[in-house]
Amino acid sequence: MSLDFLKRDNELKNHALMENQHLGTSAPSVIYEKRPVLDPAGKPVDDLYSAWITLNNPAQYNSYTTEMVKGVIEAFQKASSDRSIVAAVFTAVGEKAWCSGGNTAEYASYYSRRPTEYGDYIDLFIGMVDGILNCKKPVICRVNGMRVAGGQEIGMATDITISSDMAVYGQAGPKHGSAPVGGSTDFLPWFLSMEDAIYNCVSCELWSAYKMKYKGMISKVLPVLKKNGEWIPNPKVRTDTWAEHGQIVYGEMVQGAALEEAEALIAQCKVDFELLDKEVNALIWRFTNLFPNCLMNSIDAIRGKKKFFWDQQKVAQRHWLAANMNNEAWLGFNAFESRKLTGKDTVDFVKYRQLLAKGAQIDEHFAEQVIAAPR
Ligand SMILES: CC(C)(COP(=O)(O)OP(=O)(O)OC[C@H]1O[C@@H](n2cnc3c(N)ncnc32)[C@H](O)[C@@H]1OP(=O)(O)O)[C@@H](O)C(=O)NCCC(=O)NCCSC(=O)C1=CCCCC1=O
Repeated sequence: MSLDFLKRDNELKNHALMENQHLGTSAPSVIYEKRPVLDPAGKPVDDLYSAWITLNNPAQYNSYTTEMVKGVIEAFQKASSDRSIVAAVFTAVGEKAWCSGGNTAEYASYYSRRPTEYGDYIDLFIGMVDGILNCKKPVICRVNGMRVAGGQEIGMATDITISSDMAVYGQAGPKHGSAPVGGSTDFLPWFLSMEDAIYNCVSCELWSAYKMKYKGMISKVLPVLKKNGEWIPNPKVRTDTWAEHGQIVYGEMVQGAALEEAEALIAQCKVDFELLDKEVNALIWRFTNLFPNCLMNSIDAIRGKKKFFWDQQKVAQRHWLAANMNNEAWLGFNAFESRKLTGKDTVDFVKYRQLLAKGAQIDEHFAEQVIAAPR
């Protein structure tokens, strides 16, 4: 039986919400590019692309400004709704940082003591994490440098991480005035053991990519340093042996004279992301050769476990984060941002606790006592 009598509309619809409203090319911005899928011989495949979403604020370690948060939301919606995109690659400009979280300059000078404004900002931040978790393309985190604080939160919202071996991972909030409740407290216990999740979350220690690989948080670690044409594993990290004196040393940072030697060696090397990009392209090619709907349903089914705790917590935490802008965030981010004037990048924690122990009122006088004065 012919179905010719059923009306069909065959004009393709555009499901993108925005047309490059929050995207750009000059820093600070989020860059959006479509790059052809490459076959294993490196030949571009017709009509199929990956979406490269690049945080572009290298001078501030690719921290995201308010406008950049909007850019990430726009970029992931665009990648999600573009039928020619196979996968999204979330990366950043430069070789130092992938992302160091929220922009502390904005936090200190604008959002502190404006909790309602920060609440509106966190609504956008939540939109950014949800945008990554809801993208209907696999999201690869191509980590070109440190992934810290809110950077770690949005990084863990992605599906698979491929990392430079110069990258380090961790949190900064408890030191500078925030709690990593923009995803890390929800995601870390899935990636690490509960013990490691808590330790990594609150210690503000930065762990090497090699350590995070063996802990199971990331998929691949590739060297990026090249000396005289030879690849050199990050010399700041122990990769020569697994254990010494009964302790695991693999993935730990070298110290003292060994650190000085490592820094001297790094100064003689060039940074080259060739191996990192080969791995990213190989992963995109693997995705290309899978059924797209089976692939996305599999990924979404696993994402659901990450979303479970994130969705339960995000609204309540939005209100706490907003209120905290009148409190520890006000003190901590201002201490960090004035460090060049004062010589100290954190509050005086002992004094802070002593004042709390006396039941002191949090006011300007309190702040004067815990934030170092300009030298
Ligand atoms: C550990 C650091 C990320 C890196 O330390 P180091 O390697 O010693 O480099 P620095 O000299 O400190 O930094 C180089 C320059 O980059 C600027 N920078 C770094 N991070 C930021 C940032 N997040 N915002 C703005 N600018 C940044 C730094 O000022 C230097 O500039 P200069 O002009 O002096 O060359 C260390 O930098 C660090 O700890 N940074 C702060 C990290 C942080 O606190 N991030 C925010 C945490 S809170 C957050 O992200 C949240 C997200 C949403 C939910 C709630 C929330 O709290």
